[in-house]
Amino acid sequence: MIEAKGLTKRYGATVAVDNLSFEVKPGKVTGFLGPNGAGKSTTMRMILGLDTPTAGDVRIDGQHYRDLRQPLTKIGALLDAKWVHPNRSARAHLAWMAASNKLPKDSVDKALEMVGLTSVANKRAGAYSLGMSQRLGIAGAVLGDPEILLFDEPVNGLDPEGIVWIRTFMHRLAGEGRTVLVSSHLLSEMALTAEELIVIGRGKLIAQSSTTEFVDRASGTTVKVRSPQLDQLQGILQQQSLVTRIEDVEDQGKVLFVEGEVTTDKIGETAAAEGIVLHELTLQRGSLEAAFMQMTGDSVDYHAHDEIAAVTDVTAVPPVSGVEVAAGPKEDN
Ligand SMILES: Nc1ncnc2c1ncn2[C@@H]1O[C@H](COP(=O)(O)OP(=O)(O)OP(=O)(O)O)[C@@H](O)[C@H]1O
Repeated sequence: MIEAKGLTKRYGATVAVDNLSFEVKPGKVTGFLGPNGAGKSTTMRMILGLDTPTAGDVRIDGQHYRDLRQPLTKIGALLDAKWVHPNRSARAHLAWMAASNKLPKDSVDKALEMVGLTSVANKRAGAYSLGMSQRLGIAGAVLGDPEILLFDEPVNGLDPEGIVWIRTFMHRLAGEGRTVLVSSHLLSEMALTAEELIVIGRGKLIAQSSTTEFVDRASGTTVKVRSPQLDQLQGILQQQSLVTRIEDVEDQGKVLFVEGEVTTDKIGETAAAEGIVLHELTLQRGSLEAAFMQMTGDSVDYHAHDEIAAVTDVTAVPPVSGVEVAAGPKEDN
C-alpha cells in the first residue's frame, strides 16, 4: 500500500503538490489523473524518494523509500522509458540493474519473458521502437518482483496493440494482488484500465473513489427505454416524480430517457405491473472524459476554452485510441 499524508511540494513560488492525502491499495489498478501540471509526476517522484516533500509524508507499506533495504523488491517504477543507454542491450541493461540491486540472476530472464522481449533481448536498446522501449522500462519495474508498481504515462505514444498489451499487463499485475498506480492522459483508456481513481488538480485532491462512482457522481446515470407504449410509461414514471424526456433517435424511433436516482430494476418492475411491453431497458453511464472535465474544470491552469471544447468534441473516438486531455501533446520520449 502507498499512503500519502498532507504531501506538499513547493518549487519557489509554485506549489506543485498541495496537502495531498491518499491511499493506493493492493489488488487493483489505480489511475492517477489530473490536467497538465497538476502534480502527478512530482507526487510519483516523492513516492520514489527522488524529490523531498516540503511538508507531509508518503510511505510504502509504512516505510519511506530511502529506508527500504532492497527497493526494487518492494516497489518498481516506469518513469521515463527512454533513459536506457542506447548502445546497451535490453539484457545487459537489466543485468546491470539486477546486479546493482543484488537480485537473483534468473530475475533478468523472468522479466524479459514477462514483457515479451526474450527474442530481442540482445539487440541494442537504441534500435527499439517506442513500444519495445516501454516494455523494457516495464521489465525494469518488475525485475525485483515487487508488490508495488508505479507507471507514469505508460501508454503514451503507443499504437492500439501496445495500449491493449499494457492494459492487460496492468490487470494481470493487479490480479496477482499487487498495488498498481498508473498515470495517464488517455481518459478513455483509463476508464478501461483503472478500477480506482485518484484525481488531482493544481496539486490538490479532487476525488478518490472507484472509477464507476467518480463517473456516476459527476455525470449521473440515465436509463434508456424503448417501448410501443412509451407515452403511457412516461405518464406513470412522471407520477412517481421521475424526470423523463422522449426523444427521436435516428434508426430507433422514439426513445424515453429517465434521469436521476433510478434503476433499470425499478422501471422494469413498474412496466411489468402495468402490463407495458419493453423493447429495450438500458442503464447509460456518463463517460470518464465528461466526468473529468466537469470535476477538474476549475483546476486547469492554462487551457484555452476552445481547447477544452475541442477535447470534449472528440470524446466519441474509439476507446483504444483514447483522448488527450492535456493542453498539448506530451513528448513521446
Ligand atoms: N523541478 C521543478 N522545478 C520547478 N517547477 C517544477 C519542477 N517540477 C515540476 N514543477 C512544476 O510543478 C507543477 C506540477 O508539475 P508535474 O510535472 O508534477 O505535473 P504533472 O501532473 O505530472 O503534469 P504533466 O501531466 O504535464 O506531466 C507544474 O507547475 C510544474 O511546472
